[in-house]
Amino acid sequence: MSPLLEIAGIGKSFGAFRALSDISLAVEEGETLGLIGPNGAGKTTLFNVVTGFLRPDSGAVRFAGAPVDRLPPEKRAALGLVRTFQKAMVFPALSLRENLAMAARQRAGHGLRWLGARTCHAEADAKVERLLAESGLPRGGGERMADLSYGEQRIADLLMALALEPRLLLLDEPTAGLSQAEAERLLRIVRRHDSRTALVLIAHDIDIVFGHCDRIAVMHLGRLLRTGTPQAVRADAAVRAAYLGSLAD
Ligand SMILES: Nc1ncnc2c1ncn2[C@@H]1O[C@H](COP(=O)(O)OP(=O)(O)OP(=O)(O)O)[C@@H](O)[C@H]1O
Repeated sequence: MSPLLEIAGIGKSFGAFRALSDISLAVEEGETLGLIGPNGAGKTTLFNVVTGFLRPDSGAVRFAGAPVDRLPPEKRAALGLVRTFQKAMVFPALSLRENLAMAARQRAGHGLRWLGARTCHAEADAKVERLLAESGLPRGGGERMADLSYGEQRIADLLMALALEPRLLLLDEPTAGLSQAEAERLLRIVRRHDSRTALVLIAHDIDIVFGHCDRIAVMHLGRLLRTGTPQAVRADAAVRAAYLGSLAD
């Protein structure tokens, strides 16, 4: 069976600056892949290419066995290729529950239109209840988005993305600014929600990445330096020189 996501030979320049060079990478259903590397290595740029926010100069992206290069971000999201929900689509004055309901109904509209609006809404609302229960957030999602604490806000971002039923979820530093316990709780929510969802995680927190990822891809200066198991990557001399250094000890 082909991988869920296949990235082949991606290149991207900004003017004379080469941000991505010949990146090829595959992600399997259900796996958690960590994407690490120094600041400016090209991690977010790669996310932008995969999700359709940036057009690459070369290379191709396939998702679930089909090319997605010509699809805009919203069409890729409708297929299940989802990144952390865009802030612009969140309504701060509404509650988390209301925001989630809108995202879930939008998703149900894509997938279940033939069932009619009432059935779509009932399914979407049931999904919201399940997400809120899994999140363990206090006050049941009734609080305004704008009033959530920083840690709750990060969980809310994640729930908004999960409401879109991703087959592959791309998370760009979802644990930044969280304590170790909060970060682990956040990752557990994804796995509890659906163990088949593939996850690509950009994080600078080495403990989180090495503790939770099945494989790790290391980027450096716009190139993919290594991809392998946490043990193999940790032991790799080139990775240690470029990024990990004494952090990995
Ligand atoms: N729109 C853009 N125009 C010009 N240069 C850009 C643009 N987007 C990114 N870059 C440059 O491309 C390089 C890679 O940036 P990117 O944000 O992908 O790195 P990163 O690995 O995600 O870094 P960080 O860990 O700091 O988030 C950086 O040098 C950045 O300044």
